[in-house]
Amino acid sequence: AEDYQSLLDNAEELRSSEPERFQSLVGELNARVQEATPAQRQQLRYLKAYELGYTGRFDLAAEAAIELMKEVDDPRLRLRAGALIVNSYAIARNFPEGLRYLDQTLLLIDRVPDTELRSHAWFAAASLYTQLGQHELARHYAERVLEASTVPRTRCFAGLQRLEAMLHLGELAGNDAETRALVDLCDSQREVLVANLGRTLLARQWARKGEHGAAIAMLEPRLPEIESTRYPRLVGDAQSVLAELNLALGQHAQAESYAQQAVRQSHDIAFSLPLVNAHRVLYEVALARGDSAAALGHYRRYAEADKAYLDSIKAREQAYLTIKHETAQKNQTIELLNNQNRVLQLEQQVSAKSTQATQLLVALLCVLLASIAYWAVKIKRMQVSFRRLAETDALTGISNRLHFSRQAEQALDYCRRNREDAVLVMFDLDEFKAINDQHGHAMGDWVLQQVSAACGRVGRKHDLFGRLGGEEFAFLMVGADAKAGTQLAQQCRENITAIDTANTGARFRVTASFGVAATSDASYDFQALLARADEAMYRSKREGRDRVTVHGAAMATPGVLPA
Ligand SMILES: Nc1nc2c(ncn2[C@@H]2O[C@H](COP(=O)(O)OP(=O)(O)OP(=O)(O)O)[C@@H](O)[C@H]2O)c(=O)[nH]1
Repeated sequence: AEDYQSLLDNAEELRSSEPERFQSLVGELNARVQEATPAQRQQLRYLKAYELGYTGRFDLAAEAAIELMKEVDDPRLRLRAGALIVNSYAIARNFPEGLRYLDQTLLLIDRVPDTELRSHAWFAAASLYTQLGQHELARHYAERVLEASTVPRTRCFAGLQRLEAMLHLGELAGNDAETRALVDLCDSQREVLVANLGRTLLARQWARKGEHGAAIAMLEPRLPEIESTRYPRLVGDAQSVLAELNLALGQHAQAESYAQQAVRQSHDIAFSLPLVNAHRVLYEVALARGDSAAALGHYRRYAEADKAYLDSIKAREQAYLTIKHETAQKNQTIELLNNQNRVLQLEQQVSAKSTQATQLLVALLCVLLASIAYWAVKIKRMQVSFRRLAETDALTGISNRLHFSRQAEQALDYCRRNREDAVLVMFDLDEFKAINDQHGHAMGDWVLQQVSAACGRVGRKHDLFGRLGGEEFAFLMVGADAKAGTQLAQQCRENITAIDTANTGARFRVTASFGVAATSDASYDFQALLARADEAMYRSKREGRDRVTVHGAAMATPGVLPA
C-alpha cells in the first residue's frame, strides 16, 4: 500500500488537473484515515473542502473551510483554508462574507514566508474582485501572483485573471503575444478550461484585427473539448464568440446556430456578456434576412439581456461600495471605541500620576516640617546648653561671676522698686594658697567643689549663689535682712568646717571668712554692696579668719559674730 503522505501529495498534485483521479484519491485517503497523523487529517479535511468546491457545492466548501480555519493553528493551512473560503464565496456571489474572509486571509500573509502559499491568498483576492467587477484590484492581485509564483499551473490561472481584467478595463490591445503564451502555458499544464478561456480572449483580439477566419479556424476545432468541460461560462463564451465571428464574415446560418446554442447554454444566467452578444447576433441575422418581426423579438431580448447585464454590473458596483462603506464604518466605530478607551486610560494614568504627585508633595512637606522641627529643637537645646555653659562655673557647676552679677543686679532692681530688703553674703577660703601648695592644685580644686556643695545646700530656694572667682563665693538673699544673712553665713561656715578631708589621704582643716552687707545699711547698688561685704570679709580675715562680720553699725561696735 502506498504511504499515506505520498497519497496526500499525489492528491494535492492532481487536484485540478485530474478531477476524477483526485476524487478517487480523496475517497481512498478517507477510507484509510486511521493511518493519518493529526496534521495529515487536517490536510485531508482541506482537500475534502476543496473537493466540495470543485463539484460545485461552494457553500458547503466554504463552511468546511471556515471550520478548518477556526480549528487549525498552522498559519499556512489557515491561509489555504481562507483562500478556499474566499474563492468559494466569490463563485457563490456571497460578497460580504467573501470580503470579510479576504481581510482575515490577507492578514495571514505576513506570517507565511512561502511565496507560493502567499499566492493562494492573492489569487483568491483576484478571483473575488473579478466577481465584484473590481477589475483594477483584480489585476493588481493577479500581478502579485505572477510576480511571486513560479508554479506553471498557478501562473496559468493568474495570467487569465490579469488578461480578463484588462479586457474589462479596455486595455487588452491587439498585441496577442501574452495571450498566446498563456494558452501555451495552460495547455502544457493540461488546464483545458483556462487554456480555452484564453483562446476565446485570443479570438476576440484577432477579431479586432480583422482576422475572423483565423479566429474561427483556431477556436472551432476546440469546441468538443470545450463542451466536454460542461462549464457554462466557457461554453457560452466560446459559442457567442464563434457566432460573432461568423456574423462578421456574413456566414449567417453558422452565426445563428452558434448564437442559439449560446442562448441555450446561458439560459440560466440572466446577465452574462455571452448572452447579450448572442441575442445581438440573432437580431442582426434576422435583420439581414429581412425578417423584421423576428428581428424585433431578438432586439427586445437583446435589450433586456443588455439591461440585465448592465444592471448586474451596477448592482455589483453598488454591493461592493456598500460593503466597503460598512466595513469602513465598522472600522471607524472600532477606531472610535479604541480612541475612547485610550482617552480613558490616559485619564486614569493622569489622575494616578496627580495623586502620586500630591502624595509626594505631602510627604516632602512632612519631611520638611519634621526636619524644621528637629533643627528647631536641636538649636533650642544647643542655645540652652551654650547659655548654661556661659552662665556656670566649669569647676563647681554653680553660677559664675558674670551670671551671678547680672542676676543679682536684676534682683536688687526688683527689691528697690518693691521696697524689699536684700542681703549680700560673701566669703573667701582661708589660707587656700597653702592648701594648693601643700597638697597640690587638684586637691585645691576638690576643696572648691566640696565648699560649693556644702554651701549650695544652705540657702533658700530663691537665694542666688555663685563663685566670684578663685576661692571667693557670694550669696544674694532677697526679702532678707542682715540677721538672716548672718544666719546663712554661719550655717555655711559650719558646713565648711565640717568638710571631712580624711578620705583624700591628707588631713587639714578648711575654713572661710565671711562678710555680710545689707541694703538697709547701704544702697541697692550691687557694686557698692559688694564693696561693703568685701570690707566686712577682710575684717573677718584680719580678726583671725573663720568668722562672720556684718558691715555697718555692727562694724562700728564690735560687730563680729564669733564662730
Ligand atoms: N586649686 C585652685 N587654686 C586656685 C583657684 N583659683 C585661685 N586659686 C588659688 O587660691 C590662692 C589664693 O591665695 P591668696 O589670695 O593668697 O589667699 P589665701 O591663701 O586663701 O589667704 P587668705 O585669703 O589671706 O586666707 C592662690 O594660690 C590661687 O592660685 C582654683 O580654681 N583652683
